Amino acid sequence: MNDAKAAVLAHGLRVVRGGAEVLKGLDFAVPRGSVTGLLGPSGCGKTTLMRAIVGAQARVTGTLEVLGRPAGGAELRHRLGYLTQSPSVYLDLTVRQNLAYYAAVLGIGRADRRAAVGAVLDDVDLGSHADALGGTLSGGQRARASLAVALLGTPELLVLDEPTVGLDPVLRRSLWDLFHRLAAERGATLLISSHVMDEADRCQRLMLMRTGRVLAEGSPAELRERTGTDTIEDAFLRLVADDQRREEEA
Ligand SMILES: Nc1ncnc2c1ncn2[C@@H]1O[C@H](COP(=O)(O)OP(=O)(O)OP(=O)(O)O)[C@@H](O)[C@H]1O
Repeated sequence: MNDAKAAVLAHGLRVVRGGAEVLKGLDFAVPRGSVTGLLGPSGCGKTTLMRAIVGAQARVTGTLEVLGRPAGGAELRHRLGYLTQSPSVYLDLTVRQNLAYYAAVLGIGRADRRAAVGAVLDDVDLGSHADALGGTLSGGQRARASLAVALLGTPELLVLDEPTVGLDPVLRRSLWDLFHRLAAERGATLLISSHVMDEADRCQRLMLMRTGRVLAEGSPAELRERTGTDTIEDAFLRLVADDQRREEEA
């Protein structure tokens, strides 16, 4: 894939945290306009990789390009949306006030702010709770309010760290529908982490990680075919077993 087609491009990407190398020389590309899933067990480095992509991670070496620019550049701030694992809403402000605050931080002009806030409230279907205080929201509502913050300013790249964790199946389905609409209708690129393998089939592409490395990349169908398995969970287990065998032989 050439650079223009990749929303994220990494060569030899390494990150050291707490004295240990937690990303160990990653090479990968995330195609523009795709819904790409980042899957792997707890502690394999998904959050660290996402933090590196949005420019929030120290001690990153190697090449990491985001939307054709070096990761972390100030000019990327308005082109990225990042949802962290912990909800980012202020509990003593209403949902609408939270969004208006973040819209102001993003530099969305006063005249456009109301429309921008209304649009993301619609996206996450939270209009009915727009005037509720953050502290009175349910866990799922708070997660959607955080997602609405990440959607402000119609970012070209959305980096979403476990956006559906703890949500009921109906809500999960509607968020996955939203993610696909954002890619199909707005051309956005979505990189979405999960350790729930049953969400893998909702992605157009997958990156499977293990212990700071990318084990495999491809569509769910390609990965099942490559490993001769019927499910992504089995494909992942096969890839892990092959990887362990290679480690033992080395
Ligand atoms: N602040 C930190 N200081 C030192 N090491 C850290 C820090 N945060 C994470 N790590 C280590 O970096 C490695 C990767 O962690 P990371 O949070 O990126 O994994 P993850 O795949 O996102 O896990 P999870 O699915 O549980 O969120 C882990 O071994 C973890 O212990």
